[in-house]
Amino acid sequence: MENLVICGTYYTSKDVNEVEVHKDNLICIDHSGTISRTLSPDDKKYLALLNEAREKDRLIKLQANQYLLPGFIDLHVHAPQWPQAGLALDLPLSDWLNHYTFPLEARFTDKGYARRVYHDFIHELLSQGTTTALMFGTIHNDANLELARQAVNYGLRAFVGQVVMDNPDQTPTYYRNQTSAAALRDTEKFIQEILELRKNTSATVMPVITPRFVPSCTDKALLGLGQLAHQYDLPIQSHLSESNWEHEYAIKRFGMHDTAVMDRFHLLTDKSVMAHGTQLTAADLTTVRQRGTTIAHCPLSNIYFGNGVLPTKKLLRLGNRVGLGSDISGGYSPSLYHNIRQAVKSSQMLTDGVDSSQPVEQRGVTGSRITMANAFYLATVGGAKALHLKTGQIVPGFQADFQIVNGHQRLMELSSADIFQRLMYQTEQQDIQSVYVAGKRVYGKD
Ligand SMILES: O=c1[nH]c(=O)c2nc[nH]c2[nH]1
Repeated sequence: MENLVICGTYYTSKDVNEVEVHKDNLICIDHSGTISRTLSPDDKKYLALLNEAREKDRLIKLQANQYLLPGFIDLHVHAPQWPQAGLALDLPLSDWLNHYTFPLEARFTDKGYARRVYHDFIHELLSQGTTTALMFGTIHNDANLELARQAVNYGLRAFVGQVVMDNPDQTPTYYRNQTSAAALRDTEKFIQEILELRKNTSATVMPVITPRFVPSCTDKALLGLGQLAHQYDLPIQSHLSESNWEHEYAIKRFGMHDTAVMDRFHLLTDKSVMAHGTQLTAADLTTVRQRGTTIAHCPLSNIYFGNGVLPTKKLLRLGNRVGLGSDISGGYSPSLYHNIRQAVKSSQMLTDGVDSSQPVEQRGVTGSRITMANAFYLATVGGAKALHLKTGQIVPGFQADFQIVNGHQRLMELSSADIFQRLMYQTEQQDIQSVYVAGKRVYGKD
């Protein structure tokens, strides 16, 4: 039995290279928030179903310039950094962390501040068409619970991590776990609190094991977090091979790349999402691929801190799993549309190279360009696969996580393929009409 029927044109990835368009279809959603079926206008039951939904007031009919897209999945975002989005991005990573980010995150001992920031941020994510987010919190248990509660209240699918950073050499006294044992104890307490929250609500919120990155964690913490991830069968998130400085740090401390370090502590699994990866070598990529770990490509942030462009096309060709992350606030924008565009632009710059004083044939990395279809796949299917969710595509059996977007007409007839390109290149927050998670409206303009 249908709870909701949407009548309109939708785009969804068929595979990594191809986006399908379905014109004027009926998308039927059942009471559990799952897409039960889709009907094209030549289906015999189309008209009867359309009329019935209209009569029972269960119909949403899109206007001629409106399109239905899957909700986006942000695979890497620091929720507490929302207040500083767009600040200090001209600093190197370690200065940005020490002078801006750590002092801001330390403020989240204040639960009231956490509530204000997270209330605003969750609403912001939904208004940008993001329906699922894999988020870092801070080291503070209460504030992280507040983040989870705000996500539940607003209806965002949320994966929330209690950050661990206990290495006195790489963290300030005012913002660090006092001991490794305390960090692990707090993480386990957070896991249990979120599992309890899940029991009492229908919401999808998951705890995530979150070592900040190799420099900020002791061996003891990394080992304990690997054990907790396995004990509770949980997702893991961190940063991996994200900059020259961080890459060199791991080599100096461990005599190996951070990929090998994470692997040694059992932190690379098929439920792990590692952000950035701009410095990953061929051997690192093999390890990451063999473990089934996903790389969260953060193209805006990588421009500032990455010291290189992630060779996304190569990863896809090799069979590495890849999704897309805004990396608020290493990236300045919470919009995955902006990150989709930057992913395409960065791949073009990698292909051509950027230093015109070099001979043309030596400047770039041939064959690195990704298409808009590739980038859309990362923001939808890539994210869903990383988190083992049946969402990110508009197909029967999948969760009804959608965005309805107002397209721009420009006094010219466009093909369906062109309309898709324009939607990807020109959609801004104000063009997103409404957003649904599991068939429930969680954001809307009217
Ligand atoms: O972009 C980033 N943002 C962060 O908060 C962070 N912490 C470690 N490494 C990081 N990179």
